[in-house]
Amino acid sequence: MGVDRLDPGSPPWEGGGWPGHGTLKGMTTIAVLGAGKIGEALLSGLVQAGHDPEELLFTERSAERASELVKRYGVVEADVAGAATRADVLVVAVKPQDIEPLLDELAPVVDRRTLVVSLCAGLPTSLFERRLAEGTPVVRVMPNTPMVVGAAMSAISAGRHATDEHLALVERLLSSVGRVARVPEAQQDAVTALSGSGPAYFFYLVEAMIDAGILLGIPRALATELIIQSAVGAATMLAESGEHPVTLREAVTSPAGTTIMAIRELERHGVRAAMLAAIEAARDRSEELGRAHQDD
Ligand SMILES: NC(=O)C1=CN([C@@H]2O[C@H](COP(=O)(O)OP(=O)(O)OC[C@H]3O[C@@H](n4cnc5c(N)ncnc54)[C@H](O)[C@@H]3O)[C@@H](O)[C@H]2O)C=CC1
Ligand SMILES: O=C(O)[C@@H]1CCC=N1
Repeated sequence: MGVDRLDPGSPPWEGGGWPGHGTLKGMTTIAVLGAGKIGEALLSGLVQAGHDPEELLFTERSAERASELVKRYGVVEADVAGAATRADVLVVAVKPQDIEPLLDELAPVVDRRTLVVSLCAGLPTSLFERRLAEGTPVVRVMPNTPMVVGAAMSAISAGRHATDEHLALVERLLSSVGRVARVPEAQQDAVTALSGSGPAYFFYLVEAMIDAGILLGIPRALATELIIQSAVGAATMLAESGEHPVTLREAVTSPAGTTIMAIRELERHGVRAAMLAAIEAARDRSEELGRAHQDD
């Protein structure tokens, strides 16, 4: 099974690869297969990081969405065969439930010279290895949507045929749109529940806190400003102070003050237990999404 590349030269993980953060321009061609929310986040993050949009391909089932993306970022629409022919890296970004027809399309056109990167929750690298040409390198990634502002948290794991060079390439690519951690694939379902879904928990919390402002009679616009800036400030302190969250929370919590009254209510309503149960449920769902493709 072969793929005729337009440029049959060495793939970017051989002979030096990418020079690193912020210097992506012109280095390699990436194709995002399925340009929905996370696919767009990656494309837009890479464009903002300086990647040449003409070296960013995508496939998309919805024609309307495809023309929007071309207009917005100057990236290039392709079909699966065209993407596999031109790109060094194929990034799979369809819903796990939509993976089967895409694998059918990819199987005849992908070979071991193309690095396949899956962003799909739950799907193990073994699924891609089983369905694509023998020896195809696969890297599983769990990113998150703050990629659009260059603040993603991505966790990456190598499949059976992915080398350290493949991992390094993916790491450099994703470092241009946020932070990257290498994790054993066995931890990916838990990571998905923590940082993949994580931004949603913070948005949910912010939404609830704005509602509390409304309850207390604060106009919505002001409540929104107060809470978003508090979230940004707290996140910056967490990221920059090096302090444990408990220490930072204790510094806000005065004896017999206002904060401890709120904390007592959070404990009474089981918010910590709810968070543990919620993240466990997300982990279980990620495992379940993977199991659905175990025996095909
Ligand atoms: N949204 C998020 O925060 C995150 C999503 N993910 C993963 O990313 C993947 C995509 O998720 P979203 O972007 O949220 O979903 P989405 O539904 O927004 O995007 C998927 C896109 O793929 C397109 N599509 C489906 N089948 C296709 C095919 N065969 N060829 C071309 N295009 C096709 C759809 O039209 C859609 O635009 C999922 O596997 C999800 O688990 C991972 C981390 C975070
Ligand atoms: O909800 C989901 O399934 C995807 C995976 C991680 C974040 N969103």
